[in-house]
Amino acid sequence: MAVKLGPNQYGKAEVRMVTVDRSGPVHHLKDLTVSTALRGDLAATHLTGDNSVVVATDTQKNTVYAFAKESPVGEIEDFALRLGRHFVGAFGHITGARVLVDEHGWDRIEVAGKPHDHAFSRSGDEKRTTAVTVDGDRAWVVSGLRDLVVLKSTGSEFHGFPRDKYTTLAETDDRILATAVSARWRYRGVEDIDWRGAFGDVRQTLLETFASLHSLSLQQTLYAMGEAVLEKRPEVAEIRLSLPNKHHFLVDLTPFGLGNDNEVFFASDRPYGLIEGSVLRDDAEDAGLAWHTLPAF
Ligand SMILES: O=c1[nH]c(=O)c2[nH]c(=O)[nH]c2[nH]1
Repeated sequence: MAVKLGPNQYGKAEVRMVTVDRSGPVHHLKDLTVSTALRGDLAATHLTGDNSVVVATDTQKNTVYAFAKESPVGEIEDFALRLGRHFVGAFGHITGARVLVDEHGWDRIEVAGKPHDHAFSRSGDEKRTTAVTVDGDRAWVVSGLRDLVVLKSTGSEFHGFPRDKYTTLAETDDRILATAVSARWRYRGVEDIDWRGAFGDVRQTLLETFASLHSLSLQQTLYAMGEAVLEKRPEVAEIRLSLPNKHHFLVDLTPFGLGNDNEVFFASDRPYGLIEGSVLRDDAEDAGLAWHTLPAF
């Protein structure tokens, strides 16, 4: 039987790290989950157990913590680029790195109407994300967000779909539309980008488009959200969206002699429709390794 080693990578997944900037009386938190994965000439360890070029995943984890102490973490994209370039630059057999960073938000607690210096409350489930791929001296940045939960209580229709003997769904010209937005967008280049500004603007554009578009399908909403981001931010080459359709079914109140004019719903958690798609520029340049080492969402 002839077999061979295929593509592989290895690293430390989900390093949890919280940093506190204590340079003044007002503290600043960063709460990150960092995953590193290295690629290169790693046949020996797989085939014979020779670990002479295996940068231990424990070392990778330690590097994450040490880098956070050695200079300020800053924007997650910059931190991930620093880590990825370090691993590729420092070890001859390591030719590529993928660094994923999720940032968990904290809000300052307000006390008597004033934001507290060092007490915080979790902002919710939403995460800001980045995925940096380094290959030799090239790098790609794909940033995004996950679990941005949104709902509109009208301004959404769904009808005109084919009917066969298995179709029971009623057509509707007024329904709740709700989803948990996961989005990743790929930047053209990695130099001189205002990561924070771009993130805030993309997020706001996604929200505004979801709210303003009168939706005939979640697919139409997905495309409009992606298109609006590309119109707004020239440094974004492509955006991929994953939108679970969080169904809200009208409860039948007729057994109780009651009508239901889109007021009482059953919020179903599964199964859910899952609408996914990419919106990209006609002239989007080669995406290189930007996407293919990434988990789907
Ligand atoms: O916006 C929607 N798109 C669909 O493809 C679909 N399918 C479905 O059952 N409901 C919906 N809603």
